[in-house]
This record gives sequence, structure tokens and C-alpha cells, in this order.
Amino acid sequence: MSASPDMTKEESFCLQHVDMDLTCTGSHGSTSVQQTEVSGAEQQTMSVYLRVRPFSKEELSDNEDQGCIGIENSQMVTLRAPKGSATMKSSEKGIGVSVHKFSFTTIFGPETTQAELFEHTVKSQMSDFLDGKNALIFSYGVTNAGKTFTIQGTPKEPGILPRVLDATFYYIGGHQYEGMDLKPYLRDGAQFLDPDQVKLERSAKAAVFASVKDECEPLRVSGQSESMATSISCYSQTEESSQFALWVAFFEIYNECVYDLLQPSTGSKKRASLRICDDGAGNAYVKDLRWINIQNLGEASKVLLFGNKNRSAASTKMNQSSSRSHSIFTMKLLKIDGDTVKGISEFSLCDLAGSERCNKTQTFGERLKEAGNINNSLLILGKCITALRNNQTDRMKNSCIPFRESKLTRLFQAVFCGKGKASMIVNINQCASTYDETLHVMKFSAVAKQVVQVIPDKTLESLSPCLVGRDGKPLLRSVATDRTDQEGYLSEEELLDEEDEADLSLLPQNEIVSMIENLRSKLLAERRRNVVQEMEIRKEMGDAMLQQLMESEELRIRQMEELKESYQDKLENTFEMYKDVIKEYAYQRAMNDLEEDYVPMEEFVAEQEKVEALRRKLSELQTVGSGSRGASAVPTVDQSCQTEASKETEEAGDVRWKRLYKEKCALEKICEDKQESIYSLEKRLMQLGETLQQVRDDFLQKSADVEALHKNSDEQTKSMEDILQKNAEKDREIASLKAELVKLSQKSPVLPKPKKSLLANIREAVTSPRKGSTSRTLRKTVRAVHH
Ligand SMILES: Nc1ncnc2c1ncn2[C@@H]1O[C@H](COP(=O)(O)OP(=O)(O)OP(=O)(O)O)[C@@H](O)[C@H]1O
Repeated sequence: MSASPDMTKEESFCLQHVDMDLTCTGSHGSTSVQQTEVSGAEQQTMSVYLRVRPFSKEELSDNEDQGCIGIENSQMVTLRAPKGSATMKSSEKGIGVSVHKFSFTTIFGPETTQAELFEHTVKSQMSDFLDGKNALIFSYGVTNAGKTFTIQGTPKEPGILPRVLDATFYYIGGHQYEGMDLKPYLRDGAQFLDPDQVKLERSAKAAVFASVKDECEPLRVSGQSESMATSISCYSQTEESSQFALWVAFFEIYNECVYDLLQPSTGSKKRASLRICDDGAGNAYVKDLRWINIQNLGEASKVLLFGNKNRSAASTKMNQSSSRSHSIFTMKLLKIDGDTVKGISEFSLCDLAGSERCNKTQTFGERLKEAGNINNSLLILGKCITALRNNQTDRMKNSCIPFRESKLTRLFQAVFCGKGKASMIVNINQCASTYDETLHVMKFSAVAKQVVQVIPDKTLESLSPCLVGRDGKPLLRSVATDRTDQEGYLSEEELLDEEDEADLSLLPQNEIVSMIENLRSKLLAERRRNVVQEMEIRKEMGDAMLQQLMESEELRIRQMEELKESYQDKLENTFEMYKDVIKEYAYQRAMNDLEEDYVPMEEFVAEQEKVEALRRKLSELQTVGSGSRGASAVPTVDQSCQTEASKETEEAGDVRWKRLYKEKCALEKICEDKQESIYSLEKRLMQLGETLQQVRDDFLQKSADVEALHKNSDEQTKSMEDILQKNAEKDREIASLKAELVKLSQKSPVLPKPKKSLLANIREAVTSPRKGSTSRTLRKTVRAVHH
């Protein structure tokens, strides 16, 4: 299959990868996940199913149906970002794409019934469970996506959980173990109860049932049991001699606290939270969790109802929504032969809290803490899944998987590490308004789908649990069974983790004391090593910081030089530009003036001729006038000659005068124009002067900044030198301490006295009744000594 051009690189990788790992056939048909057997271990990718819920009437009337989700086939779904979604906005800006494709083990469309979903998702895990193996199913998605509907369902449409219970009882049939004296113990063990303890168990169970007596509508899972039974029968068969006991527990994780949902409510009192402990073999379990033995579907529905009531009562009291907590329903099936527990298998169904991120929730006070915790545990789940996938895809990588960073992942750790099969049902709605969150969910599941689970193919006998008596001491086998299996999953750091809570009551006291001594000497050696390491790191850091400072100083100086040069260039360019502009302006003005004063030659000649004609006419008129004034006086020849000459002189003078006058006028006009242009040029020059002043001021300002930066870097260098000096002093101190240490060790190789008293304290703490603080400091030491 070729990846769509719209797909991101990550997704296309993921699709190609999936194509290699999975083969599925048919629409909702028999999905076969490719499995491989490697040296007695079964390997398979985690099954990740997608369920798309139908639109509600309100959603349709709110125009939520904008074709965001397109199911291409039983394994491929396309997500198209609606208008206004953050994804669409990003894609419009050229960041990311608006179409995403994802593939799943199987996709279940809106029309899928609860029975179909059960048939095609849980069947293989169901038969594993009946066959003595562990299973985990968790539903993941945003609030209101259908997670609870998928896990629990409704009385009319029961979900996976009631169907698993129904199928289990159908399988057990007449092989029910009636006594309640064999009960799950720690994570993988079983405990033998004496008659008093059995009585207590019965009364606790009766109290739970009594409180929901009138409200309980028995679960009905019509027709499914038989079909389940048919399919189960091909995997395993109930042995005639074997009997089965089913114990269930129901709890929730809210704000990183574990609460038992099968403990009766304490009225107005705050709920007690439970601790997660380590059973000494690396398995986390919820300490003091109530387990109830149920013998039919009716009892199962009462337990479920009681737990749900408790959950909603607690959420109302704390003004929280139930979808803000992770709820986990766990079943333990004990296979009993006579008085021997031959196997215990566990099936957990986890309804995770809504996966929406902080911005959609109320982000203050308790809500902020709540949102932070939900997001954190889902984030850690994501981190674990990513780390598992990375460690598997890149064999060179062996990064630590942060299971211990949240309660949820601590409890899931064993299953993820091969002690059972895990599968995930991703629930989404098709609403446009929650598109961005839905896309986030899909990206998470794309990673989850690549996780390969390696499940050791052990026989039921090798998995037999330890059986302990009333005092918790093993009846049949050692608690350390299978401990070697766990070593691969625990690092030395994890073993020394102070947060870890090992149950010390599981081991004899002398063993604990020797462990403590052992750990104490390890701790001392570790501390010494840490001091040396710390000094080395400090020195390295100091050197690195100095180097970094020097480099940044050099860079800053270079940048300043460049800045200075660029400003100078800019200034010179601006000068040149202004000069050019002034020249250009002056030239333009001159050309304009010339154009204005220019008169063509022909016109000028014609005008001259006109003037000449007019002048002639004028003189004729003058002549006529003077003739008429002195008609009697007839001029003599001389007189007429003289008159003629003076007339000519007069005419020439006139013409010259007029020409000069005209020239004078033209010159005056030119002068005026020049004066005006001088004014405008002066004005322009003033403006340029102001701009220049401004540029100069800017330059001075920048120079001052440069100066300040120089000063700053000098100060930093000085403080660095101080640090180095201090480092040198520390070095000297270490040297003197080391010398003292050598002296002391030469004087007395035996450990000093206070250590003895510490040991005595620890002994005392162990032998006296356990107190919270002491036991906490000793936590997790158990395993370390065993290793
Ligand atoms: N496949 C489905 N068919 C019909 N109705 C469904 C389906 N899935 C969910 N619904 C309905 O949608 C609503 C929301 O479902 P549900 O409460 O299971 O969501 P959720 O994801 O568990 O929400 P929250 O995180 O708040 O618990 C319910 O009314 C439920 O009945």
C-alpha cells in the first residue's frame, strides 16, 4: 500500500510498518493478527481496535456532522479536518496537513452492535483468560466518545464486561468452587482462609449485596454465552476434576490516588486511598483492595452496580465528573484441584478517563490538579507505549520505560512486559467540534499499534501461584517463584528507588536485617562514587559554561562589528542618495524653467515683424499728426533732412528701449522663479539636515547599546572567573577531605560507631510493629538483596 501524499511522514511510516506486521481479512470478519513464535515465546503486535460511535440527535441538530471521519475499509480510516478546527487552520498556514489516514487492527463503524464488538475483539483474550493467562483491555478516547458504553454498556445493550462475566460463568458451568476459603493474594498468589476469615468474607459480600438489593436489574446477555462457549471450547476444555472460583475487584484511580469502589461509603468522611505495593517479585498490586467472590451473573451485576454507585457518589461529593477518573474492574479466576490452586489468571478492563487536554477543562484549583493528573497518567501511558515501541524497533536503544511514573502504568506494567495480552479499544465520536482532540487520540493509537508483545509460552503448571496461609507464609511454593523473569524489567536504579514500596512482611526478619546491612554498604559505596562523580560533573559543567561564554562573547563582538559596519554603510548610502536627489531636483528645475521661457524662432520672427509693422504705423501716424499741426510751415530741404535723421534715431532708440524693457521684465521673472526655487531647495535642505540628525542620533544610540553589551559581557566573564575560583576552592576542599578520609581509613578500617546504632535502629524498626515512616524507608530493599 502506498501512503497518501497528504499523510505526514510519521503516519506513512506507521502504515507501512503496520502492513508488515498485521494481516486482517474481511469486514469485521475473522481478524487474524500475525503472530510469531520465537524460542517458546509468542510475539504479536498489540491489537488496537477503533470504534466510531453514532451521532446523537442533538449532535446532528448542532451540525456536528461535517464528514470528518471516513471509514475506508475494515482497517483504514480517514480524518478530514473541518473548517475552523486548529488542524485546518494550521494546514492553511502551511503547517501540517488537513487529511490524515490511520489504520487499525479492526474498525467498527457506528452500526456495530455490542455483540459484534465482543465477538471480534475480546474473544481471543477471553479464551486466554479461561486458559490461565492474563488479559487487559483498556478503552481510550475523549469524553463522550463511548468508552463506558463499550466497557459496561447499558442494561439493554450490555458491553464487554458483562459479556466476559457471562462467558466465564458459562465456562465454569457446574465446576463452581463453593468454598470461599481460597482467595487471591498479592498479584499472582492465593491465600488459604480459615473459617473466621471465610465468615468475614461472607459478611462483607452480604453487606455489598444488601445495599443494592432493590435496585439491581440482573445482567442479560442473551444468546451470547452459547456462541462464546462454542468458540472457547476450541481453545481449552474444562477438566472434570477442576473447579473454579471467580473473585472480582473494582477500583478507580483519581488524582493519582487509588480508591476501592467495593468498600462501603464512609458517609461524610474522606475516602481512604490505597497503596500500590510490590509483591517482591516485581509485580505491583493494590494493597488492601477488597476482593469479592461471585458465583453467578446476578452477583456480578450487584457488584458492578455497587461500584458504579460508589463511583458516582464520590464524584458528586467531590464535584468531579466520573469521566475524570480511570476505573478498573479486575477478575481473578482460580483453577482449583482438590485443595491446590493450579493456576490463577487475571482479566482487567480499564475505562480510562477522557483524554482531552487542559485547555478544554477548567484550569484552576482542584480542576487544574485533576486535569494535570489525568493528562499526566495518560501521558505516561503514551510515553511507556512509545518507549516500548522504540526499544523494539531499534534494538540498539534500550531506554528506560517509565512505568513507575504513574499508578496506572505501574499496574499495567506486568501485562505490557509479557505477563499477558493487552489490547486497546479506541473510541471516537464523529463530531466536528472535537476533531482536534480526536486526531490526538488517533495519533496516540498509531504508536500503540506498533508495540510488539512478547508473551512467554509457559505451561499452566509453571505459572502456578504461591499458596499462603493465614499468616501470609507460603504453603506450597516460595514467593520468589518466577523472580528471574522479572529481572529483565527492573534496573538497579529501580531497585534502589525510595518511592518503591515492597511489602516487608513477606520475608523473615533475619533476612531483612542482612539485606539492610548489604544495602547499607552498597549505599555508602554509592554515595562516595556520587560525590566524586558530582565534582567531576561540576568541573565539566564549569568548563563547558566558560567555553560557551567565551564563544558567545566572540560572537557578540563579531555581531557588533558587523552592525557598526552596516550602519556606517547605511549612513554613507543615505548621504549619497540625498546628494543625488538634490542634483536631480536642481537639474529638473532648470529644465522646467528653460521649457517655460522657450519661444520658437518662427514665432519670434513673426512677432518682430508685427512689432515692426506697428512701429511703422505709429510713426506714420505721428508724422501725419505733426504735419497737420504745422501746415503753414513748409519745411526746408535741410530741415526735412534733419527731421528724417532724428526720426530714424528716435525709432532705433524706441526699439532698443522696448527690447531692453522686455528683456528686463523676462530677467525679473527668471529672478523671481530662481528665488522661489532657492527657497524650496533651502527648505528641502533643512528637512534633509533634520533626517541626518535623526540618523546620527540613532547611530549614537546603537553605539551606546553596543557599549552596554560590552560592559555586560565583561561582568559575565568576571562572574565566571568567580565561579572558577570557587570551583578551584572546592577542588582543594575535596583533596583535603580525601586526604582526611585516607588518614581515617588508615587509622580505623572498621566502620564508625554511629553506623552500628543505625543498624540497631533498623533492627528495632523491623522487630517492632511496623510504623508508616520506617517501613517506607525500607521499601523495595527486599528484591535488591535477592538479586
Ligand atoms: N456505539 C454506540 N451506540 C449508541 N450509543 C452510544 C454508543 N457509544 C456511546 N453511545 C452513547 O453516547 C453517550 C456517551 O457515551 P459514554 O458515556 O460511554 O462516553 P465516555 O467516553 O465513556 O464518556 P466519559 O469519558 O465522560 O465517561 C452515552 O449516552 C452512550 O449511551
